[in-house]
Amino acid sequence: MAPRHIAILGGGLTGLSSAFHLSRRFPSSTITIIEKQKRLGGWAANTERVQLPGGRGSVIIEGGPRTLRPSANSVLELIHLLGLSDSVVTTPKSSPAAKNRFLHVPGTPGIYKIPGVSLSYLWSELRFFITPGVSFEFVRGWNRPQGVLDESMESFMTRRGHPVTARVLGSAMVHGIYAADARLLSVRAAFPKLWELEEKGKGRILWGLLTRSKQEKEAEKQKEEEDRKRYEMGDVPKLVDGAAVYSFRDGMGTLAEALSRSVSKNPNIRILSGTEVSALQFDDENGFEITTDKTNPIQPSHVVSALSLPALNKIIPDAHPLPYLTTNPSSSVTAINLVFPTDKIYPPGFGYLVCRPEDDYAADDAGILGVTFDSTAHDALTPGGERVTKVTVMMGGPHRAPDTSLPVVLAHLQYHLNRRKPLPEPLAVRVWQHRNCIPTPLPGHLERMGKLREALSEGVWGGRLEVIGAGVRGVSVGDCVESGKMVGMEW
Ligand SMILES: C=Cc1c2[nH]c(c1C)Cc1[nH]c(c(CCC(=O)O)c1C)Cc1[nH]c(c(C)c1CCC(=O)O)Cc1[nH]c(c(C)c1C=C)C2
Repeated sequence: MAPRHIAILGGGLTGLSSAFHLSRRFPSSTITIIEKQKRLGGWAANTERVQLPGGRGSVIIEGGPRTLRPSANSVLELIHLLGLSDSVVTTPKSSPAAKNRFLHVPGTPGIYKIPGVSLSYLWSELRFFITPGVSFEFVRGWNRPQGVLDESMESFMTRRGHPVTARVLGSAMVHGIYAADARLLSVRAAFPKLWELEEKGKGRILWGLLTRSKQEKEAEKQKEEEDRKRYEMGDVPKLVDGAAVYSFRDGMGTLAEALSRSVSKNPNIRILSGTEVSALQFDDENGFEITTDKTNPIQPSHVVSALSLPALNKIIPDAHPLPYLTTNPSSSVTAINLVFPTDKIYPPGFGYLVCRPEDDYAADDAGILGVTFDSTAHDALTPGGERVTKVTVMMGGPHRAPDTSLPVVLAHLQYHLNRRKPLPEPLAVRVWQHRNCIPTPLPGHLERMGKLREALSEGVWGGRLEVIGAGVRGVSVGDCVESGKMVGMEW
């Protein structure tokens, strides 16, 4: 039987995706979205058009996620169902924005191109950091200690390869995705393919990757094709064929805005934005009762929590605790968009990542984790045809007190980009503070989430509360949309 009334706690991308898909699956159910902020969409809606001085017109800037991966079927499905195909802009795999990724090693001026998966690393400027890792990975056999079910990314890369490769490459990769410390992040939760490849290659990841048999590749392809059948994607996959990543002409906010518009128009969905949940109670007689700061108590039959796990922990009753809601830390990121009145500030490429300093995040690198070269993929032209350059400086994460003052950030950019002359005065600066925006799954996360699921399916909760979102599964836009699609499958 369809649920009578579903309450969705949190109106970010995960909550919106849940409302969209649940309303399709249960067209007769009432759905209420409760969101603390006035605006829906969370940080996936952080796109802005900024006006440039001197009659130069305006450019789009992004404060949150900026690109999507073609492999995320759940997002392609939304693009199809929301009619967004015409706004899609792709970055081809062959373009510099996809191929050229750089690394800055604190203490050394400049940035170095990260070689692709080929022997080209042998003559790369980064070979001193990469070669030990690759060589040891090849010669070491099975060395996973017995009984180890998970470990940190740093420990995994050190065990398989070499500490220097782990510190330089592993830490940078983790900065670029989780804005976190690779010594804390669970390898199985964050990079499950690495863990699996080690098992397939009987110890050797690269061996496992290189020696995949024709049957294995064929089986993988078949599984992907089978999986695709779960999604209504129309011709959207063709649009993104051959793309490394894609976005929308008016930025990533397009997706969250279209989703908010769609759910707002649905007469069965009630949106309570600017409303904070203070308690989620449960008793056998009346079922759920949600207390908010603005409305009368709400009594849904089913609840989806798309809140962060610590936020959920604050509202559930002491009498019915749920395990592991406060185990994982999360990272805060400051994103600074800068628009410069000139081109050729950086080489063509995606941008660069900064690895962990040797002295453990104490180095005076201002707390920069990486910088994206936002104009590479799509030239930033003002309406007057003048070329401007957009960059985004990502700061914070394990750097506890990043120095976000403009002169300090510009001085560091100048050093990273190895420029003799200072950078020109930016035409526009926009600073976004994202507090606790990306959870860091600690080793053992998958087992703990299994136990949380068990607890939710038993006792008073009895499967009527589902907990989803970045704190439970993956942190990408695709993962958030997918978790909304899959919620309430047992209802
Ligand atoms: C705004 C800061 C964010 C940082 N990480 C994420 C955000 C939103 C989340 C994230 N970033 C990437 C992934 C991987 C999967 C994916 O959906 O692409 C996730 C979940 C990779 C990535 N990191 C950066 C970009 C532009 C991308 C997109 C994909 C690509 O082109 O490879 C840049 C970047 N993000 C962060 C930092 C510190 C950083 C540095 C350059 C933190």
